Amino acid sequence: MSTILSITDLRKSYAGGFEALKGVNLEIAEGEILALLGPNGAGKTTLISTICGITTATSGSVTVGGHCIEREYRAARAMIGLVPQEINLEPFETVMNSVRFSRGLFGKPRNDALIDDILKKLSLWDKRSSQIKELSGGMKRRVLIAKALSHEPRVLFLDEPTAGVDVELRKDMWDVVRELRESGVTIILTTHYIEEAEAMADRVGVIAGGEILLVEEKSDLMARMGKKELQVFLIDPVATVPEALDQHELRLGEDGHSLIYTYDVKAERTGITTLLNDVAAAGLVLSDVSTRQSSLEDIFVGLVSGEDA
Ligand SMILES: Nc1ncnc2c1ncn2[C@@H]1O[C@H](COP(=O)(O)OP(=O)(O)OP(=O)(O)O)[C@@H](O)[C@H]1O
Repeated sequence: MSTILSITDLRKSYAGGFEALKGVNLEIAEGEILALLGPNGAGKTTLISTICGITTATSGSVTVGGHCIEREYRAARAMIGLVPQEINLEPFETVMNSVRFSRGLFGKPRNDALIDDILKKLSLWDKRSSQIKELSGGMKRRVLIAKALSHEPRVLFLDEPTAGVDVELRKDMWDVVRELRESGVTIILTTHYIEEAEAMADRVGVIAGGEILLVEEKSDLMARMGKKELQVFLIDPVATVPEALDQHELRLGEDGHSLIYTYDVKAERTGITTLLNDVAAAGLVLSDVSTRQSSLEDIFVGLVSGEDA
């Protein structure tokens, strides 16, 4: 797949010297959905604003479809649609006019068939003549997407598309985003919701303190998530893992009161039965057992706090 967005050593210092982006490098392939996860203040909005030309970079370069966002601003910007975090719609305008107007801002000729199509795709067709103020929050968010799509961008940025949206509407939004990708639009979304990244993204990027800490295929992350830990608590502590249990690759828990076994949930044989039999055969008496799944959340929290997941 070809690269549609290329970010090289992008830095942004705000007036006063605060460095919000500290040398971001990122390549985005045409047609993918990339979810950018990061805590508050990580630099997600700054990154999007810089790519979209709302904020100017201090240094570094960004190209969209091969167009430099500084030297070929118009061509680059025309390829981008931005769905902002905040709902900034004109309350007395109708849905249809609001979307048409957005297209006009990009100097594109009127195209009613295209606008009709966008409104239908976003389930706004029935509301096309309604004023914005008559819409629910979820519908307003869809109008923001319709506006962002009105000039036929190839790359769509969604800045926290489901912040404050209830679970059902969030799932509707996920469907909308997946359908947009089917239609060939590349999507970059920022989110605080890990399940949102799990549900939609092809790749997941983690940003914190103005730096990209990881960009990985979601399926690889899911494979990591597939790990589970079984902790076997012992009545009498042991100083080391008994030799008889060597084949199980166990770790010793705190104070020698437990043995920890990591296994792959998806594996046909987890090895738990043999392990427990061998533990008993080694003369160890159990007081309890517990299991714990490492999740994308663990990986995320570990990365952001600078520890291993
Ligand atoms: N105009 C500005 N002037 C000075 N500092 C700013 C400005 N805009 C953002 N910042 C700072 O830059 C950092 C990154 O902010 P940004 O809004 O990009 O984070 P974010 O990841 O989008 O956060 P959130 O998840 O809370 O939306 C923050 O520390 C913020 O205070």
